[in-house]
Amino acid sequence: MREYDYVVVGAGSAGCVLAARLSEDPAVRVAVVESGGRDRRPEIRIPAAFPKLFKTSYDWNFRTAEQHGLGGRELYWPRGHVVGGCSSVNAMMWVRGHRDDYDAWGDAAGDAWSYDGIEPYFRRAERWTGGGEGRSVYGTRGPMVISPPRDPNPTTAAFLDACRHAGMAELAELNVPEPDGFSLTPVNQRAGRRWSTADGYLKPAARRRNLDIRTGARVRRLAFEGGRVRGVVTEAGTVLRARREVILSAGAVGSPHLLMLSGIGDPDHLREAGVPVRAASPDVGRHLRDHLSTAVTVRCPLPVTLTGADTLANVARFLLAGRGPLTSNVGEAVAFVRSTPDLAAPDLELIYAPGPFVDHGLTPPAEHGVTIGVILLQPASEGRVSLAGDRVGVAPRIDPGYLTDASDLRRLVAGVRQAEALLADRAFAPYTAGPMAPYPGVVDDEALARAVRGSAQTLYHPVGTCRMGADEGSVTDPRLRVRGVEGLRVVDASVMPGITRGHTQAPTVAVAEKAAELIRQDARA
Ligand SMILES: Cc1cc2nc3c(=O)[nH]c(=O)nc-3n(C[C@H](O)[C@H](O)[C@H](O)COP(=O)(O)OP(=O)(O)OC[C@H]3O[C@@H](n4cnc5c(N)ncnc54)[C@H](O)[C@@H]3O)c2cc1C
Repeated sequence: MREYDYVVVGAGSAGCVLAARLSEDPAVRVAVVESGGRDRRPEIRIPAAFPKLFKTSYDWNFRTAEQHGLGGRELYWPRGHVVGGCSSVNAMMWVRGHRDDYDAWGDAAGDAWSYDGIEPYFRRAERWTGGGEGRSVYGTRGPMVISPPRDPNPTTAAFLDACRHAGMAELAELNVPEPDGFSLTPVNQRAGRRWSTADGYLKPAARRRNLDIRTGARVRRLAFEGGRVRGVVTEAGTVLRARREVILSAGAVGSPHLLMLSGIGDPDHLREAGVPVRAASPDVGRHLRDHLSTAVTVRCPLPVTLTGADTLANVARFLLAGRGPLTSNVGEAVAFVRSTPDLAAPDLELIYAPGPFVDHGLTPPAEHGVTIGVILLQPASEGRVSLAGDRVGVAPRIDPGYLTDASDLRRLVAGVRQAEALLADRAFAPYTAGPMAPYPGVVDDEALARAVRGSAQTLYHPVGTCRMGADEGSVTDPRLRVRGVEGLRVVDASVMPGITRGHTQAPTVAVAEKAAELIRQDARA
């Protein structure tokens, strides 16, 4: 048995932050336990190569339950299974979201989680390397290097021009408090290479003698003494004891899974799955929200897109200078728009990809093409993560409930119309030809709705399954302590009480920065 002050489960986006911040105090012993291995593969560093990590040992390779709103399809759901977690496999878009998202968190969990409460933690995490308005928006001395894209594709300028012609506001900086308009995407990259939370936080801390980084170790369950969590047990049977706390940072799937396997969840559901109940917390696994995305993809008659960009010359350019198309994170520019003009804030995002991004990029495209992904930022539909067995080796049932609320499909269709209008703009004239499957081209609303149901995919942003709140029904309290037991917190994307109008990596890092401070305060009290 090994003994620490804190045991952090999962070295993902949040876990790397916590391991590094908590071990800053040399008097505190910290272990971080990660099921995946080290982040060695070169595709992790090469931004445009991230889809090559899908369905490898670096991916949990989940599938959803049949989605009735999507014609009964089961969706592929990648999650990072490696040091850095999803931050080692994601698309590197650093997009904080909108003030209203965090003010809603403030309503759920107290003012400290409102926009003004959390904004300093973004800055603490960030090291902006660009110029311009970014200097006033971002932090400049944090661990997470954030940059403008190095070498945007020529067709990306056409997207920006088309947005301009449509009368959208041009944002000098995307991460202003109320983003409403279009911009290039800020990315977590350093000199053109991915910069994960493992790079920014964990590796600089790895030499500390009070930090134990254990990879290839999957946690099976929590260990208890009475009502207090005392540690974790790995699949190999190793017990890691925590004198102060265990912190679950296993992500929006892994954290509720481990809570339920340890007897914390909906009592009826736990009994059905054969797990003895320790603490009744019916919301564990519930309120799952994700961003659903539908792709509007058209052929490009000019050979200028990312198709076939992995030539030897481009690999050399990337390796020698950190330049060229392989530095592309694929989602090079975005526009925040509204499905109906009366809305107070944008509810849709249009992501521009200078390539045919179809089927998660798993099959390399044979032709040149460009994509506008239409993302539903504020889904009304919600779903659930639940047990499919009583062992950690059995993946949980993931049912995101996509498009179970009719308003969601209507709004996605409205977004596709806006994407079609942009692609029809004169700026795109040299770069666009006919539609590429599964996008059917301009068809009536009914046929378009069918196409969306038949092809929409996750944008990989699940949250909410261990939601924090001031109400007794929430899974964690506003200090992220799990209700019903002692000595346990959850700190990752699962605690978000609502999904952001942005992407989920930056908010997860900010949550973890804030949590590290809460944990230190509580240790002193
Ligand atoms: C393909 C993809 C693209 C994305 N693109 C973007 C993007 O461009 N911008 C953006 O903002 N967000 C993006 N996201 C989402 C974003 O990366 C995640 O929201 C964020 O990283 C979640 O952080 P987390 O700490 O909650 O979980 P994770 O980063 O998933 O970390 C959880 C960690 O826990 C480990 N773990 C799980 N269970 C166990 C266990 N039982 N024992 C031990 N370890 C365990 C996992 O292996 C993992 O390392 C993307 C995600 C994916 C998958």
